[in-house]
Amino acid sequence: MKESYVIGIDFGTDSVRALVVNARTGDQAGTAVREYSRWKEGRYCDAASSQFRQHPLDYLEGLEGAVLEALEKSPEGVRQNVRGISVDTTGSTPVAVDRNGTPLSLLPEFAENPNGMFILWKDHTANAEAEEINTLAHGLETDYTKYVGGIYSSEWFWAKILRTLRVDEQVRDKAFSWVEHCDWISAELTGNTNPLTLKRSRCAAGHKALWHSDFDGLPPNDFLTKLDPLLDGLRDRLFSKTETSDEAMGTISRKWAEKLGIPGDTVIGVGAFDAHMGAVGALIEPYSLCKVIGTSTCDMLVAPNEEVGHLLIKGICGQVDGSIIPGMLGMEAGQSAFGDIYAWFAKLIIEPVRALLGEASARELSKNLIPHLSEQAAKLPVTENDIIAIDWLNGRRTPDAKHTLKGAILGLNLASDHVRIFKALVEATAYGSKSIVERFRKEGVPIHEVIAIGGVAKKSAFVMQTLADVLNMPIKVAASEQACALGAAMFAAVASGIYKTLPEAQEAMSSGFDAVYTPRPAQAAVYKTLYQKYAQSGAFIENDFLHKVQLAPENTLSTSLS
Ligand SMILES: Nc1ncnc2c1ncn2[C@@H]1O[C@H](COP(=O)(O)OP(=O)(O)O)[C@@H](O)[C@H]1O
Ligand SMILES: O=C(CO)[C@@H](O)[C@@H](O)COP(=O)(O)O
Repeated sequence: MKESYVIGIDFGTDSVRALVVNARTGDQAGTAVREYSRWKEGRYCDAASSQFRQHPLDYLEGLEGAVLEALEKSPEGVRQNVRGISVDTTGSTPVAVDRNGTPLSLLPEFAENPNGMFILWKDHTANAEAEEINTLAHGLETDYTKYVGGIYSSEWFWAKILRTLRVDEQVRDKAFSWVEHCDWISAELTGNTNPLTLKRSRCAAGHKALWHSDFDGLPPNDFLTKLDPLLDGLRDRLFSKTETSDEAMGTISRKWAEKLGIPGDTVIGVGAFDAHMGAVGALIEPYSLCKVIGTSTCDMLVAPNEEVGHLLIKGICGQVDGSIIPGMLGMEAGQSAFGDIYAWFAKLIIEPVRALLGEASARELSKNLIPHLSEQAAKLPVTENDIIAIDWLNGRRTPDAKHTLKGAILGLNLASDHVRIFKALVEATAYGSKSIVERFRKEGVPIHEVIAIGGVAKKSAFVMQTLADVLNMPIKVAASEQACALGAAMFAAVASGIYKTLPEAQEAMSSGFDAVYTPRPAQAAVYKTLYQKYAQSGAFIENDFLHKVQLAPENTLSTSLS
């Protein structure tokens, strides 16, 4: 029997991965990764002002390179039998496009303009605009933020659009519409990028653009113009319908079929975000929390609409019908920094070495540093007087998004060495995860088990054991190194008609789990107390330190804490 193949393409923050999979068995035929070259050089970004932009050419070159290499590595006969491709990307990562759906930075006059590029999920330049959206929405009879946890974030669609239209007149004049990365890449592969007719992802629209069937789509023009007259009329140039990712976006264009050397009838699926497709690749089930643990975390949950659809879950990143598994309510939460906090601490140690001992020593150190710190930290006892750290080094995504918050390390003395501080930072990331679990439970959504995917889940037994102890729940780690791309491949198999439903594709193509971390009762008991200290310290940082101390004029300091 002739085998059929599908390709899952996962656009992460730093690189794009392509995975060619046998649709019957789920076996990997070939895989390849391409980094984004302009992004790697730090172009169009300014960390100090939280500006993170990506050039569409990074995506197009990465897509072509990764898919061609993955196909080259696949056995003979695979290329001719590719039936479907689906794509996942980061988000909200929108771009301003012209009437043809061309990102402005692909036009010569905008080629070097960061405002005509994709505004990456972690770009926080629109904090003020997010605040304005919240203030307006909360004062209205219909609160348009009610399905996204009640708080709109600067990481999302409308805040980014508003900010860009305000600061860049040239982009304002030329931008006909706006498109999410996952929609644009999928549309580009079909050759129809017309912003008025390309299919839009339910996942992206529901979690980040305030789309909901109760609102008849996006928030009304009246709301948008109240926010800023600059938004007047844009709703009509966006979309009112959305599609789940088991649907087809279209058929591959001749240009891309020839470029990639695959059949001209290859079906392109509707795209979605990386974490959502990753959860599918990791076999998410109702009430299992799937944590995608890497630079940041995305925490995904599904449940039957009839059981939780009536709830409005406060402080999360949205509840959207069909955003993960079609027909179920998909819920998203997350932490704005997780592995990034370990990377930050490692950098503190490595940079002076680079300056004093040179590049070679720094490189050697950076290869071994996090594993070394983890090995040493694992030997330390867990006690009730341990250092407490707060994980908001990149602000807080969930519960209750607030990207202006800062991290902290509390309770240092002269014995607080690098290993103890590293342990406290790992514990802080685990406490941040626990606060998400607690929020879901408090809002009436039970969590029965935890599934982990992503770089940290695969690389660090120390982090995963700490997380299991802090959550006091077992954690299963998915076997696939590329759960997001595998999830995309599963969607491609359904969109192209190989399977009728997503669960059928999941059953056939899953690669299962390869590790389970079980909580250790003694450590879990101490972490219960330490978590209370984390919660109290967090409240102090948020309410007292940041508002009354850091932002207070010097002469009011003595009275402001009273
Ligand atoms: N041995 C390790 N233990 C814990 N964290 C690690 C280790 N090695 C790398 N990391 C962290 O993993 C993160 C990257 O995760 P990964 O999933 O590969 O990337 P991304 O989130 O960009 O998809 C970095 O923030 C890094 O600090
Ligand atoms: O926020 C989302 C999805 O909603 C992610 O795309 C974003 O966290 C990107 O994470 P990674 O870089 O893939 O770890």
